[in-house]
Amino acid sequence: TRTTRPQRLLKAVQDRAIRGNPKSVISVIDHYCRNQEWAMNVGDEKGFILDSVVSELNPQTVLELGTYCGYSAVRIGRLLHSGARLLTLEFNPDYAAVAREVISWAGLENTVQLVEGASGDWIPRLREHFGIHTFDFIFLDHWKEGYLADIKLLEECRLLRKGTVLLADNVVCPGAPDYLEYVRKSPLYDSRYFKSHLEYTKAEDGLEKSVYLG
Ligand SMILES: Oc1cc(-c2ccc(F)cc2)cc2nccnc12
Ligand SMILES: [Mg+2]
Repeated sequence: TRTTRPQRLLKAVQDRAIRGNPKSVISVIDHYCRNQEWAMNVGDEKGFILDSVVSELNPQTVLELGTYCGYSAVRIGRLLHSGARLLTLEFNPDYAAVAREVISWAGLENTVQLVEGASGDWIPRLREHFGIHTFDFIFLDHWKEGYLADIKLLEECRLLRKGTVLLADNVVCPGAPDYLEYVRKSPLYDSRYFKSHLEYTKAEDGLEKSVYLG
C-alpha cells in the first residue's frame, strides 16, 4: 500500500538531514514541504516567530498540543537549555510514530517526550504522571475545535501560573474564533496577534500569544 504523507516526510529527513543536527532536520522539512509535498508543519515563517517567543522566555517546562511529524517539537526542543523539557501530546498514532523518529533523528529524545493520546484525557493526569507543577510555555497546534476546551482545562487543573505564555497556531487559517474571543476578552489573559502566513503559502494566518495573568 501507498506510503503516507508523514512517512514520505520522514524519509526525506532520513535521506537528507544530518543525524543529531536539529537545524538540518528543520531545513530539510521546510525545503521538502515547500518544493515537493505540503504538510501542516508550523513552517519557517511562523517558526521564526515561535523561535523568538521561546528564546525570549527561555522556558524550563513546555507543553505542546499536537505533535504531527515533530517539526515544532524539534524547533522548540533545540532552543531549550539543559534540564528544560518539552512534553508533546499527539492523538494520532501514525503521526506519533513518525514524530518519534524525527525527534530521535534530531537527537532530541532526551529533551522532548512524546505522549500518545487525547489532550483532554492527558491534561488532568500530567501532574501525577509526570510530576509537573505548572508550565512556563504552551504551544497549541492541534485541532482548532479543542483549543478553548483545553486551555479551560489547563486553568481548572492549575497547570498555568502568573506569566505562563500560550502561543496558538492557525488562529486565522483554519481559524479558532471561539478561542480568540475568549483570550482577547478574558481579564485572565494579555493577548496579541502576530500576523504571518499559512505554512509554505501566501494565505494569511497568524499566531496568538497570550500571557496568563493568574
Ligand atoms: O498548521 C495547520 C494547518 C492546517 C491546514 C490544513 C488545510 C488547509 F487548507 C489549511 C490549513 C491544519 C492544521 N491542523 C492542525 C494543526 N495545524 C494545522
Ligand atoms: Mg498548525
